[in-house]
Amino acid sequence: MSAKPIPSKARAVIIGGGVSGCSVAYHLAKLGWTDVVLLERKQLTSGTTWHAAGLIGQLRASQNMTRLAKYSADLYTKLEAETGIGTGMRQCGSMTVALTEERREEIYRQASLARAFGVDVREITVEEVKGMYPHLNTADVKAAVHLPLDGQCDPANIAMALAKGARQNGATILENVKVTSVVTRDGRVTGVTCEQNGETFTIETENVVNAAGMWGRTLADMSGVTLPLHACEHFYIVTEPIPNLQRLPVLRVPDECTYYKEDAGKMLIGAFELKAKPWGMDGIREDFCFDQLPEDFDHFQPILENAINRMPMLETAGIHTFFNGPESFTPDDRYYLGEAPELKGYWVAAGYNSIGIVSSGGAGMALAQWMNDGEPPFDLWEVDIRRAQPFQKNRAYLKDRVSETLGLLYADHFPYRQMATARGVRRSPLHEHLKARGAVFGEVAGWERANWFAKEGQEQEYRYSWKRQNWFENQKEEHLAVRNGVGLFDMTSFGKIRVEGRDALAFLQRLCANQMDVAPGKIVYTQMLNDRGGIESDLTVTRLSETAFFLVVPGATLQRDLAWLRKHLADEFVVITDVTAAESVLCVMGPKARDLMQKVSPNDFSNAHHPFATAREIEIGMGLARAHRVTYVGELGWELYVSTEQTAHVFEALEAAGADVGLKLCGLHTLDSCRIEKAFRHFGHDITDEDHVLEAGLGFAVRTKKGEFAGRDAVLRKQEEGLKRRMLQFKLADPEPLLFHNEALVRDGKIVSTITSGNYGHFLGGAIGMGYVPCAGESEADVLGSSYEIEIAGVRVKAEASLAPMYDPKAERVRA
Ligand SMILES: NCCCC(=O)O
Repeated sequence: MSAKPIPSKARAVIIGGGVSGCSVAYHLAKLGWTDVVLLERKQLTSGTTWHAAGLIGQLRASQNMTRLAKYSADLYTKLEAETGIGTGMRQCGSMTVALTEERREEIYRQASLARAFGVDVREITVEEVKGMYPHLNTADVKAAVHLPLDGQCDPANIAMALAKGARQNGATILENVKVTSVVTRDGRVTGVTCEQNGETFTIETENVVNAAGMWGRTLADMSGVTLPLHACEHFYIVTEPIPNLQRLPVLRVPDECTYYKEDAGKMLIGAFELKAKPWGMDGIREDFCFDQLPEDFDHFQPILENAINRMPMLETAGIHTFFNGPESFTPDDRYYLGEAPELKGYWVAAGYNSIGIVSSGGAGMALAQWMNDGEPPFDLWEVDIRRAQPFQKNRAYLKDRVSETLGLLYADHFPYRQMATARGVRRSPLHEHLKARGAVFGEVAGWERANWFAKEGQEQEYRYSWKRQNWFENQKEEHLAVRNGVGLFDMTSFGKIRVEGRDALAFLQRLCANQMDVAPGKIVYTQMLNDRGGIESDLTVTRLSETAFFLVVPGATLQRDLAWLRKHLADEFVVITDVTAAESVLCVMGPKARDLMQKVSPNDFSNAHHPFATAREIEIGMGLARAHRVTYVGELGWELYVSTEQTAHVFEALEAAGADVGLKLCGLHTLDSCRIEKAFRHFGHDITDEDHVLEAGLGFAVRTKKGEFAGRDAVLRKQEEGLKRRMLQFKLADPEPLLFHNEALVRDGKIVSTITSGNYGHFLGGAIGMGYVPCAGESEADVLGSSYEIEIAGVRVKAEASLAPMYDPKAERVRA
């Protein structure tokens, strides 16, 4: 293959010949991109793919990740017939056992989720476990689930079959060709330079795909692209053949960090230990090819001891292979897909966190469609490269973080679980103030944010559980303070963007669905839509002057929102600036917010002088702020935008004055519970690029009469066709169970979807959530006339449903 000439031009150049690159090549070729070139520095599969375990577990954390995994399983089943290469694909099923009560809750919740996603699953008894896995010590097994359609495969052959399928459809696959640079001009990819046998070549192309696995970060860095991933050592052993070993399903014992795979009469036992060993900090050897890393028996021994206890026959089985090989891990344990925000035409498919085989089939399909159509085939935000923060490519950060993320694959996935490593990189100027007042922090996009406040004498840390956690009562007090008095939130992590210039208004009118031509000082809640009417961004826009607008977006979506704005900038006089670091945000929320503001400021906060949805510059303490009268908790309140150097002063002024009105410091958990009571949507949970703005119930923020804007046609079409699904708010009848999100939503006895957001409504008195209900051709009365239940860990709980917010449906409190 390597003797083939290197083409001078291609529609896409894929860098990396592992299963990821081969899958992208296969799917692009299938879409008719016949002049695709894949370049592999050594031999196909020689990085990570060749030593992957090849487990095909179809249930993933979300509907669309499951959709991609199911696609992979289907594809791998068919590949052999298409290409003649045996893929070793075997539908042996899989079983997960729980050794603790917490894990039982987790796997039963997962089983409910699997049912909602259409994955075949069954909770099985310990006797059934024993029946399927006679060698297993089940003495301490508390519960188990079985997924009969899961499987296993031969990873290297899957990659080879994909490569052959790609070639059959016109792609060129070249080995022993090393990419030396990606050529760019005016912010877009124009080519690739590479070396073969000491000679340099250039391939002209407008699309590059970084599928370089553990080389991906360094390769991306060469082009100024952020791709935060790092290799870790992954260990497994393979036994000698075990006489009379029957065919077995894949087994996962997450409480012992292990998986078991039977293959050709031997057992493979792999580990996702809690503290992993990052590898390759100083780069990867130039001649690395099918390399293994040195054994570390001391590291693996505790795993092996547990495995022998779990499966006593291993004691005498004899170890044939002690394997250690590098795999790529990312800071949040999710892979990367999509176009890098820094460079047009630079695509990525990398960072698979040890689930590369099951993911790559679907991910390759999704990326190929994304490249072909200019938009993803469905919501892929959780793996979108635009979620990566520029600082995350820092190697010290990555090294610390990936030592944790490897183990997270099998760790307890408790709700609200926070990362324990690599913390504190982005902090509000109030961080130490809040910490001293009991704040317990969580992390989003690198930002430390106060999630809840411990009381004097209470431990200032999380105790995780599937039931009420140790902060439940703290949240209740904060929540009720916001409803009945006044609370203060530090929301400095908001992303802040200035859009300025002669054409700023026209630009935003074109991108936003609401009316942007408002008087200076007005604040508008709006969405940016794609051509399908799906929500690309959810934001508020404040008009600061004739030519300057101030956009506020969630901290987690800032890079995505900046990328969306920049991508749609035509030949216009507009400057887009990320000003997140310039201002802190203090939110004063609750019926007594006006009393508090009046104590710290001489300005007039009455409705007449400062009505809802307006911004005013105010004096506060001895400083200045811009007070935005908006709310994400459904109360009277102001978001105070304060320059960073005055933040501590303003906080101290508010705190001192707040003593008289019972001001309470509140955390993000309370922000969330209050906003769900008010049925305010959250991007990434309730609204995504796949959710039509009208079906999401946000038609009130769309102005079709203002003229053309992105997504307008899709809105008009939907108005004519009618809604196919609607977002409803739910409250459990029983005040005891909890909702987090992803619970199965049951309508008239049938699972129809999942809960998109959940929390506890401390004012309403029960767990609350939101979710979409299919409703094509139905009236509101039909939708509300149904009976609803929510399935939590296999148990169905009655739920009240509402189209209007259950809390303050007429928004009287907001405008009080
Ligand atoms: N590479 C191992 C995959 C582990 C799992 O699917 O559970």
